[in-house]
Amino acid sequence: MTEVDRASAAEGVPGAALMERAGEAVAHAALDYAAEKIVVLAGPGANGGDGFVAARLLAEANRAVVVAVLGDRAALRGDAAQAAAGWAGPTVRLEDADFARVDLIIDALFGAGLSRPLSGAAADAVLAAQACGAPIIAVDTPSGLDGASGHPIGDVCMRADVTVTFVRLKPGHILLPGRLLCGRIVLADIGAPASAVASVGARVWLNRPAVWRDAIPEPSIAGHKYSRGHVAVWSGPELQTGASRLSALAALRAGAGAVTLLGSKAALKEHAAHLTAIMLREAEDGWRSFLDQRKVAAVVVGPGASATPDTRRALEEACAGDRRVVMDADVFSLFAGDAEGLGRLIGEGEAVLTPHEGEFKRVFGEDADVAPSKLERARAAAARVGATIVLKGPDTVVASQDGRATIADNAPPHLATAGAGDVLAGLIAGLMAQGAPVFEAASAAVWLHGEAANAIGRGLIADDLPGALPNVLQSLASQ
Ligand SMILES: NC(=O)C1=CN([C@@H]2O[C@H](COP(=O)(O)OP(=O)(O)OC[C@H]3O[C@@H](n4cnc5c(N)ncnc54)[C@H](O)[C@@H]3O)[C@@H](O)[C@H]2O)[C@@H](O)CC1
Ligand SMILES: [K+]
Repeated sequence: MTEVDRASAAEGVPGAALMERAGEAVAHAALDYAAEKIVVLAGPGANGGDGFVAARLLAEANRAVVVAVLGDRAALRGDAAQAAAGWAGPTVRLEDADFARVDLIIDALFGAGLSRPLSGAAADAVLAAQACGAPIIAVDTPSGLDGASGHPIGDVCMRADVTVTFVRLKPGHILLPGRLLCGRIVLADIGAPASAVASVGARVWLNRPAVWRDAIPEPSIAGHKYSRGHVAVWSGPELQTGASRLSALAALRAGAGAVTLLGSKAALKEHAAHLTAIMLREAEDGWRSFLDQRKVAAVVVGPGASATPDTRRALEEACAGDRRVVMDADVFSLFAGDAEGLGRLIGEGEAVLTPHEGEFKRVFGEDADVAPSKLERARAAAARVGATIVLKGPDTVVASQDGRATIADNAPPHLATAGAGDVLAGLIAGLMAQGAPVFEAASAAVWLHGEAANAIGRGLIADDLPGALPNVLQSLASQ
C-alpha cells in the first residue's frame, strides 16, 4: 500500500486526496448507525489522519464527536497533520477518553504502520472501548492486527464490528483470526488509479472465479471422454476404500472424461458395490504400466492409502511419468520430516500437495509454524518442494512455487468433516486432467468445494459433495 500511495502521487493523486476519501468511507459506514455520540480514537500516523477526516465529516452531519488522540497532536506529520488541522471539534488525550454513554467508536489508532505490540494508553483504550459495549468501526484494520499475517501482533487487539479498508483487501482481512477480528469488511475505492495499483504487481488474490476461470478449459463439442482427461486414483486397502472412492467420484464430477480406481481385488469388490461410472482395475504389479498405457493425465495418491511401502511405490510410479500428481493424507506420513525427499521425488514434475495444518507440520517441521503467516508458510513450502501447496482450513491458502497465492473465504464451518479433504483432492485432479494449469486448478477446486458445501448447508457429509457439484458448476458457467 505504501507503493500504491507513492505511485498514486506520481500519477497526480496525492496522499491527502486518498486520505480524504478514506475518511469519507469511514464516515459513511458510521452513518449507518443511529449514533449520536461518537468517539474517534486517533493514532500518531495516517490511520489517525483518516480518523480526523471522519470526525470532521461526522460533525458536519450533526453527530457529537470527540477525538481522543494518542500522544501529542502537534507531533502529527504530513497528511495526518493536515487532516488534524481540519478538525476544530473537541479533542482529548487518549488516556482521558470517556466511553460512558458512547454510541459508536471509530478505531483509527493503527493500520498498516503497526510495528509493535499495543501498550500503555493505546492498549488501555482498546480494552476500555471493547468493554463499553458500543459498536466499533475499525479504520483499515482493527488496531493490534497485523494486516499481512492476520495475527494480532501482541496480546491486545481490537475486535471490530465493521472494518473499512481501502483500495484492496489485505491478507490479514481474510486469514484467521484476522477475519473474525474485522467483523463485516467494507472495501472502499478511494481513488487510487488502477495503473498505480497494478504497478505493484500483487501476486496474492482472494480466491474468486475471476482469478482462475479463464484457465479452466471448456469441454469441446468435438471432444471425447479421453480428450477430457483420464484420472487414476490409488485405492486404499480392503475396508479402507471410502476415501479413495470419494476422490474418484469428485474427479469425475469435476469433468474428467474417465476415472479409474486401482487397487487390490478385495478393495475393488468394495468399490464395485458402490460405483458404476468409475472404472476399476486390479493393480497387480504396481500401476506404472496402466498409467503409461492408458495415458493417465492426473493421479491421486494418499486418501485412505495407509503409509505403507505399497503406497510409496505407487507414489514413485506416479511421479515417474509425465502426469500431474495430487498428494494427500498418508503421503504426508510417508514423508514426515522429509520435505527434501518429497521435493526430490517431485523433481521437475507437476504436483499438488493438500495438507491440513497437522500434516503440513509433519512434513515441513514444527518450526514451519513460527513463519510470519499461513500465507508465507505455504509459499515457502511450495518453493521448497517445487509444487503447489493447498494448506487447508477455513482460510485455505493455495500457493504456487512461483509465488502466486489465493486465500479462500467461502468454506462454511460444516465443511470440516471426515472425507471432505478426499473430495478436494479428487476435484483438483479432475480439473488438472482436463488441462487446467496446476495453480488455477487447485484454486478453482478449493472454491468449488466451498460452494458445494454452501449449497448443501448444515448436515453435510462428504458423500454429498460430489453430487452437489453439478449445480455449482452450472451456475459458474452461467455467471
Ligand atoms: N494508500 C495509502 O497508503 C493510504 C493509507 N491510509 C492510511 O494510512 C495508514 C497507514 O499509515 P501509517 O503508515 O502512517 O501507519 P499507522 O497510522 O498505522 O501507524 C504508524 C505510526 O504508529 C506508530 N506505531 C506503530 N506501532 C505502534 C504501537 N504499538 N504503539 C505506539 N505507536 C505505534 C509508528 O511509529 C507510526 O508513528 C493505513 O492503515 C490507512 O489507514 C489512508 O490515509 C489512505 C491512503
Ligand atoms: K485501526
